[in-house]
Amino acid sequence: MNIAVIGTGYVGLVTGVCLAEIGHQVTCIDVDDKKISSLKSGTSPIYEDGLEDLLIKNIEKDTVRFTTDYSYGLKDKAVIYIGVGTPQAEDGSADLTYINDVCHSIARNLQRDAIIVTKSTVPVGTNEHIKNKIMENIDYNVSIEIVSNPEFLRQGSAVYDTFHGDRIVIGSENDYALNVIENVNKPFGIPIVKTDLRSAEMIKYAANAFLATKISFINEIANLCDKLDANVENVAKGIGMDKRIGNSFLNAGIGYGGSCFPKDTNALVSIGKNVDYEMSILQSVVEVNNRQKKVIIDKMYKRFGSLSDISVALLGLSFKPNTDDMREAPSIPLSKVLLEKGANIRAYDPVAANNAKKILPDNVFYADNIAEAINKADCAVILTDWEDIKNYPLMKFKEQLNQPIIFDGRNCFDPQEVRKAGIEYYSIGRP
Ligand SMILES: NC(=O)c1ccc[n+]([C@@H]2O[C@H](COP(=O)([O-])OP(=O)(O)OC[C@H]3O[C@@H](n4cnc5c(N)ncnc54)[C@H](O)[C@@H]3O)[C@@H](O)[C@H]2O)c1
Ligand SMILES: O=c1ccn([C@@H]2O[C@H](COP(=O)(O)OP(=O)(O)O[C@H]3O[C@H](CO)[C@@H](O)[C@H](O)[C@H]3O)[C@@H](O)[C@H]2O)c(=O)[nH]1
Repeated sequence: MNIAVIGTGYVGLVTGVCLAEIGHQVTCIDVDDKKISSLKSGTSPIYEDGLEDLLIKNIEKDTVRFTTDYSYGLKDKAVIYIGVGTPQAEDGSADLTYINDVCHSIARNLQRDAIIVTKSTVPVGTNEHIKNKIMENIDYNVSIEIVSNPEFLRQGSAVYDTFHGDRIVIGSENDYALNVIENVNKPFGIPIVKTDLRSAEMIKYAANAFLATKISFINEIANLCDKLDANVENVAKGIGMDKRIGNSFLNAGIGYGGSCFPKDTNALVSIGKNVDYEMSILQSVVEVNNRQKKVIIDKMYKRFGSLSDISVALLGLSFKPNTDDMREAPSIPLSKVLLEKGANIRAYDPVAANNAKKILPDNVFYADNIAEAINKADCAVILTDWEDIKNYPLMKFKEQLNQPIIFDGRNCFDPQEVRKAGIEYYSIGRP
């Protein structure tokens, strides 16, 4: 099928390349010139395992193309995916500016009947708004149908998730459109849930809100474990074996970050407010997560008394491992507080350092490797559970740190082993 994908970020690019891989003819459209020229030359602007290989393979087969030109991109396309960003507005709601821009561009350039498929995460009712917005700006006689197809991929394993997801959700009020999009997705071999438009939109927010709730819940239990000398890992194992609870998303730490959970939880609270409904649980989830980012600082204060002139090796800057994405990464507020309190920062990240340089304060020193970061630092603070950080030999931490102290915001090590290696160790919710 001839498909256009609008937006070549984490979602749009992965969607476009994977749809090409399963046999569709895809043209990806973006307004960012730089991204499009990089993509045309087979270079992925984002770090995602396996993505660049699939990109090059499909460019060579001419099954995926890239353009900034909407009229070329939409030409002869029966299906048009929207994957542009829906960031958080100042009041916490989802900002639909990019979606509205896309509606205008589609209306100006659409030349045939088409099915519009929204991958972007959008508040309930937005797909109806998209349809109206396109139709009210369109000049000639074409008809469109709308399908909501929320995306559930995780950054860092986006390609894997696209081929091995638990379900594909498609919602529409039009059976013909639902069937077309079901067929487009069939080659992925993933169970397809067909539903109505508004429920599909709600499924996305409810899924992210539920996962964020699990994280904030286990973080509260971890904080309590800290006060009562219980071990949150043992607790998570004990409760997770109950199939009704499940053992995933129960890793305690310094809280969730990223491009989705923070903004989507706030957006759902805002969606509730708009219809006079207070999302009490979710408000607490957000509050607990904001508080959780300070837990490591509290532990550092308790240990050092003052952070003035302390040299801190900050290990891991991205919001999670296997991505270069810095959006809502806990390293952002943490580095600000550390510098405000007079500490020096020696930062290391295997992939996200270049992106971090654009966001973190100027006076952060960036090390090329872990050894350089911890060399002569007064403590190491682990913020992202990258494999190379988890596998760094404890003896080297002991030898290379000025003072052998680790504050572990991701519970990467076994406390007993670390202490056996002669290192003072503070983690989250574990004695
Ligand atoms: N990142 C994720 O893991 C993820 C997962 C599931 C769902 N989502 C949702 O998917 C959507 C996209 O997220 P993302 O992380 O891929 O965003 P992103 O910021 O990485 O990418 C958005 C892209 O859209 C482009 N764009 C903006 N305006 C445009 C326009 N008018 N025409 C064409 N292109 C335009 C931008 O240049 C950018 O390349 C959001 O709604 C997000 O909530 C994201
Ligand atoms: O037990 C856990 C699991 C995750 N996290 C943190 O939670 C955040 C999000 O992690 P993850 O869900 O793995 O990454 P994302 O790429 O943000 O993916 C989420 O957000 C996407 C965007 O909506 C959805 O598509 C995915 O299904 C959903 O998992 C990260 O900061 C993790 O460190 C924890 O603290 N503890």
